[in-house]
Amino acid sequence: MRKKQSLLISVKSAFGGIYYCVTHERNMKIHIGAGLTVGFLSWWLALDKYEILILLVTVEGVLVAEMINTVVETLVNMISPEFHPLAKIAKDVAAGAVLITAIFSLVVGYMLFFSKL
Ligand SMILES: Nc1ncnc2c1ncn2[C@@H]1O[C@H](COP(=O)(O)OP(=O)(O)OP(=O)(O)O)[C@@H](O)[C@H]1O
Repeated sequence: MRKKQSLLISVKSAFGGIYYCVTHERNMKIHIGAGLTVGFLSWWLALDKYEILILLVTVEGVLVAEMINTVVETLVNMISPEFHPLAKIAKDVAAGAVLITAIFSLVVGYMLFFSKL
């Protein structure tokens, strides 16, 4: 069994995982771009603390869903590089999870920003 790594190495590996997603996943770049735009709009429209809190949780949900989607895609590609109906279900469900968070984030954005623009 491998020796347990130090906390510092674990945190470094975790940042490496985030860096991988940001540099390799097109959708992650889109989500981050949308998150930065939302951050700018929040500052520009002077949203209150609770509105910003809702936006932070929403953006975080989309980013985490995208990262879990990347985990599923990577594992499926490793385990089942050839077409398999179960591999398709795994990838489609993971992509569906991201889609749900993206749709809800649009609703949240609409509710918070529309009346102020
Ligand atoms: N091994 C496989 N077996 C069956 N279907 C697959 C397999 N790999 C991919 N697919 C199908 O192709 C679709 C796209 O898969 P792909 O791995 O290209 O994801 P992707 O386009 O990179 O996704 P994303 O845009 O989220 O990064 C999947 O949603 C799934 O329906």
